[in-house]
Amino acid sequence: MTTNPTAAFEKTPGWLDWYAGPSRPRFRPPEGAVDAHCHVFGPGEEFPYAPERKYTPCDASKDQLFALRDHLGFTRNVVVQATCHGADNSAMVDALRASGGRARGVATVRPGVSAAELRDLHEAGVRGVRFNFVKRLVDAAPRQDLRDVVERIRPLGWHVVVYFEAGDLAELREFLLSIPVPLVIDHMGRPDVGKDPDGPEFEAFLDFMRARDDIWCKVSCPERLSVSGPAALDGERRAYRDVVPFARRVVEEFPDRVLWGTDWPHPNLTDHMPDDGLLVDFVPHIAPTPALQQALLVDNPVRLYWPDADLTAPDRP
Ligand SMILES: O=C(O)c1cc(C(=O)O)oc(=O)c1
Repeated sequence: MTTNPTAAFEKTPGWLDWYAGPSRPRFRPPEGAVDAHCHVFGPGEEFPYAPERKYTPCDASKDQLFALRDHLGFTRNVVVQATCHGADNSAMVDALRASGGRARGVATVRPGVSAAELRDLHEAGVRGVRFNFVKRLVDAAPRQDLRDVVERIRPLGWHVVVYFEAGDLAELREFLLSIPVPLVIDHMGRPDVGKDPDGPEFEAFLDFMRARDDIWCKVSCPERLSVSGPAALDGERRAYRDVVPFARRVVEEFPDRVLWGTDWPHPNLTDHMPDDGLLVDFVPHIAPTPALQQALLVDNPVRLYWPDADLTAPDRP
């Protein structure tokens, strides 16, 4: 019997494909800008999705990611391992290796990962691991397993990217603060933007950020967080207004610890799929001055992901 590998991966019902033909942003990112949160999916035929995955995406290849990077006026990417690939980092690593030094990565690894495996990942451009606490995406990992991973990555100078929802912060806070390497929080810790940006829930998040000076925050994913929109579609250049006060609070209080990314190809959106060009036009609303934009899009991600690179040399990307 012959098998058709493409048919083996049928998208999760309701899954929206990434937006084809995005507009060109009106906001021009500063020279050397980094899209610090994006993914590659497969292609499934070449890089099969993990058996333990909670969703099956559409394919989104490295070449399509690099084309988007160029179209949006960005220079570099940080490719974050998506849960649909489990701890098989090959699609992400393949993207890093093909990027000519213009992409760094964040991996998912299992406890017991060997020093040799970690060295290979480092050599490919990986600089962190991701711990995911979002229950719809992964089964919970024992804390001891996560501590084991931290001890193994620590000598490499890596950080831990964490994805959790606002309601889980109180329970996670102590554990996260005990992790002895820098932390990077995905998507602002997923605040409920129907609540007050000056209210106790978001204050608890800001207070968590204040607890250490090596906790970073991605002010990303307004399309996921927004309740009232309007969506980044149909030329809307003032999209997701309800998310703006939350992101601005973070950018203004922690200007040297914030990162921004498209989150392309936007896993698990079922409501609408944003036009990535219009999503870039969200940036000046949350980082209104050129100095804040330079920090958010260039200086901060370069400090975290390319700390030793001489990015001014003409032969370097
Ligand atoms: O909210 C999500 O569904 C989501 C999923 C993933 C992933 O599956 O890795 O990554 C993200 O950054 C966001």
